[in-house]
Amino acid sequence: MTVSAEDLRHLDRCVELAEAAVDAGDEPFGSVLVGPDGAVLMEDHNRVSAGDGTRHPELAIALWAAANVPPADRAALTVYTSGEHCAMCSAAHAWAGLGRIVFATSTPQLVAWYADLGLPAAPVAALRISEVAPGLPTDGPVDAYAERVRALHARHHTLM
Ligand SMILES: Nc1ccnc(=O)[nH]1
Repeated sequence: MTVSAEDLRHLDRCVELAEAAVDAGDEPFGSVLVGPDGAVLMEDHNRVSAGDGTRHPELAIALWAAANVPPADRAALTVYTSGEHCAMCSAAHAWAGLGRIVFATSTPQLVAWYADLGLPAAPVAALRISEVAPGLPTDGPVDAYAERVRALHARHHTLM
């Protein structure tokens, strides 16, 4: 698929949530779950600052959908996210049976930004969604978000 004006509106919200995460001392990731009619069903941002490194918004969304949406309805739901799902969240998304993912910035971009900032690599291999869940439709990255999201990572890591 291509990225529509409605997709961009949801990605804008994801980046707003990523900004709120940094303001709260968390890492700059925000995500939104959207129904087939365009309704926002759930949104969250990263919440790892208290010491639980699994508190990614994409995992929270997959768990919420698994608990609240009938299995047959999940593939029609889209997850928007400011940064491409990690391997943990790609797996949870796929096991939960959710549908399309649209990401503003990619895992290779994140890896390059961490290297530029002199940060250690993440403890989980930087796999693409397409490697973990090859059947999922995905779109992204959207170049217009790169500088804003890169700056959020820089801000988060200089505030820490
Ligand atoms: N895509 C993501 C990577 C890392 N942390 C997150 O919360 N989300």
